[in-house]
Amino acid sequence: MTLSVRIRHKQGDFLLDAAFESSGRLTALFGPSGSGKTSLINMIGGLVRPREGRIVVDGRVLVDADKRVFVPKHRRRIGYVFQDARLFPHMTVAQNLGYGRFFTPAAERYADFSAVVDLLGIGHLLARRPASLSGGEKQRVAIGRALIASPKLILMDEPLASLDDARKAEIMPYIERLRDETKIPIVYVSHSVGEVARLATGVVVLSAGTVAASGPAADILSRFDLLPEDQRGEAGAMVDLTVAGQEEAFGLTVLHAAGGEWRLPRVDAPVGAKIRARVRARDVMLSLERPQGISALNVLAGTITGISADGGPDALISLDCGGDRLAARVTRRSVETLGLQPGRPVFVVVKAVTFDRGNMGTAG
Ligand SMILES: Nc1ncnc2c1ncn2[C@@H]1O[C@H](COP(=O)(O)OP(=O)(O)OP(=O)(O)O)[C@@H](O)[C@H]1O
Repeated sequence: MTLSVRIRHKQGDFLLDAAFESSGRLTALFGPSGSGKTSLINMIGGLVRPREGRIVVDGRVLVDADKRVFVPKHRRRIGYVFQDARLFPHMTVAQNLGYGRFFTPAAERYADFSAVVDLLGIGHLLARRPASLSGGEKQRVAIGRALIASPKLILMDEPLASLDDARKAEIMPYIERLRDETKIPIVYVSHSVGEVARLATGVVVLSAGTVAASGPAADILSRFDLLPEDQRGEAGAMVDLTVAGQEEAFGLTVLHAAGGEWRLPRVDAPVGAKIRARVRARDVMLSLERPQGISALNVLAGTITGISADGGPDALISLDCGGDRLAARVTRRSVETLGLQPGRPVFVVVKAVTFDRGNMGTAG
């Protein structure tokens, strides 16, 4: 999918002046409150008509203000999922799902009801009404309703924001399946680094109505300067790993990555499965020599590719470990005493126990 957006639109005192291209399967619009994420998604969805600009999805022009093109929202074939599920309370889950299909012309319906129900694991809920569903179940039904309408694009506006961590963890695998198993591109609004790291293939960072950066998720999330101050502890990298085997006796899984072998808390996946693990920079240590007699299970040889600091006591060290990009957060004092600098070979140490389920997903 290619999504191309160029918008200039004033609403009140706020100017949205944003341009980006994305070819990822799940593009995250990421930024602090008030940066313009919802405004942008509403323009892609056709809820707001931008004064100037152009929006093109897979070669299909949805908006071209110069040429006075503005495809009305019901013709865009876009599925919406909001923070609150917005299900119809008087309808059963099956009826809510069926409603999604109602507005799609018969010839354009490609979504198969039972395939969608299976994908989201909601078969046992079909006869229930929304009031009896948990927040996580409601959101899965809302995603199903959007999907059954056979959309060409799905817009998700903070779909997990109203759920607690346990419910978020329950839904994320379904969003991953949506991303990996259907061919429908997704634009996903979030201000959570954890969510974006787990789900996004591409990220557009919005700041006060403009695009501060856009690119592959791995590039964006390893940059300190792009993350909000209260989430800098979440800065890190994503490593693509392949399951190589289980160490049953220790509850560990052995995985292969470009830069070497990893051992992580048990991942329930067969040999050969692709896993994307988020490695937070604060969980990574550096050593000039290969550490001996150390409890951490993951030690990789790498080279420093960059160092950035934001004036605080820490520095963020970018690393290349045989093709895997990682990041380590260390004190500026350590940078000085160890003589860390770009080009310097180091050993990169990651404790297995710093990984939890929320940090591991399927490779996007
Ligand atoms: N109809 C409107 N008229 C005037 N100002 C508006 C209108 N809609 C949005 N705004 C302003 O535009 C700015 C961006 O709002 P928007 O909802 O797009 O941000 P956001 O990044 O989605 O924020 P949040 O994460 O809090 O939802 C805000 O300052 C908001 O007050």
